[in-house]
Amino acid sequence: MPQRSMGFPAARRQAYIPALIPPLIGSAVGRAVCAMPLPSFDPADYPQQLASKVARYKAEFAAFDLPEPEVFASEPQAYRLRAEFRMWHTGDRVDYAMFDPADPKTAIVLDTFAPAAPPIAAAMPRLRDALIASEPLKRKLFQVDFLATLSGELMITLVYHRPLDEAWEAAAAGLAAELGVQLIGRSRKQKIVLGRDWLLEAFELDGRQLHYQQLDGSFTQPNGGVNRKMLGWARARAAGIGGDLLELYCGNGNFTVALAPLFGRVLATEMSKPSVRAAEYNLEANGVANVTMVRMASDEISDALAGGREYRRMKDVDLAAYNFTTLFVDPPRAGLDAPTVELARGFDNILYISCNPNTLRDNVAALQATHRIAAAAAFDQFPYTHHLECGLLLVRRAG
Ligand SMILES: C[S@@+](CC[C@H](N)C(=O)[O-])C[C@H]1O[C@@H](n2cnc3c(N)ncnc32)[C@H](O)[C@@H]1O
Repeated sequence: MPQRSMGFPAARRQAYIPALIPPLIGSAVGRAVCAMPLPSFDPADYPQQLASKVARYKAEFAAFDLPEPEVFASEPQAYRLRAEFRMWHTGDRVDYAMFDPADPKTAIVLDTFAPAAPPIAAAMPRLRDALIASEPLKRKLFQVDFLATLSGELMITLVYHRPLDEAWEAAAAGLAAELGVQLIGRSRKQKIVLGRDWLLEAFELDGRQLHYQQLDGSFTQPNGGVNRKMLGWARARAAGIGGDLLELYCGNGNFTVALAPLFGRVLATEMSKPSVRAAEYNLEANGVANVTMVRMASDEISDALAGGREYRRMKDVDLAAYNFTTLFVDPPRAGLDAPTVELARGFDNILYISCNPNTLRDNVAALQATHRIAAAAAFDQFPYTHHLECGLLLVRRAG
């Protein structure tokens, strides 16, 4: 028998976070998250949980003279723009379910999910009821993924263990219209999009209204409120530096669009083709004209800048014409590879956003002889987990 939950019942609430986090992060991003549970999900405990994460961050970086970090808290509830659930079938019912790694055979059935952003929370019961009422929609439905925006848009992906047919498509079109969402059906070698497979995010930042295309299956920041705070912090640290910016791992241009007006010219690079296309869309949508985008892996751009082999993708880029003062990096959990650390060593300013304090520490250690930490921040993207996003400004040591 599955257990039923209205969100996070006290007795078992610790279990849900580790059960949920890896699929939430892993599928779209390709990075795992430390899955150790913190003591409790209760919003009343949130300030204390965040304080202990920040204390750990400070202790782990004490050897590098970490300045007092600026701390950016999350909303304690309704902060998640992404959520993924396994679907649990009992008789005619189908329900959202999660699994406790300590008891992986017992489904924990959810009616609501407290961390979910408002568009997801509002759609969850309506979608479940619609699924229960529709044989073509619920048959062999395995998983449901939600992607939302601060602007209120919602994309729902239904993942099946069977081929999708015309009956499914007709029912899905009705469901998309009823819920007012973008709907995607996925099965082995099949992807059917009803509407768009992207959302349009929009929010205000330092007096600008920013717009971002966010693609199904590509990286997007999971905590929209904290993302805005990261963008604001990065802008504040970059203000006044001047010169040109090199950005690696730029994704859909999340930071690029925010930072570009602070620099003369920007060279932005990213490995994923769809993300590069989204970034190009986003630069245009935001009227940003001083950025050149190149699809390149970090070790390739590091090699090109070190005078290595010729890259066809760089044929229209005159590297020598740039006056780079600043490197901005937001790498995956693995942090910076060796060629990229070597590249970073040549920059006066390195703005580093990290989702993994361990690899950040290794990279800071490797740069220790040439760079000191001038500013630090802690961004709580993932409340109620041990995970902490960190921001550092590293500047070249005098002499
Ligand atoms: C943590 S995400 C950051 C994306 C973006 N800065 C944002 O805020 O949305 C890391 C990005 O690095 C890209 N990536 C991963 N490995 C890479 C590599 N070796 N070279 C270049 N980009 C890479 C991923 O595709 C992803 O878009």
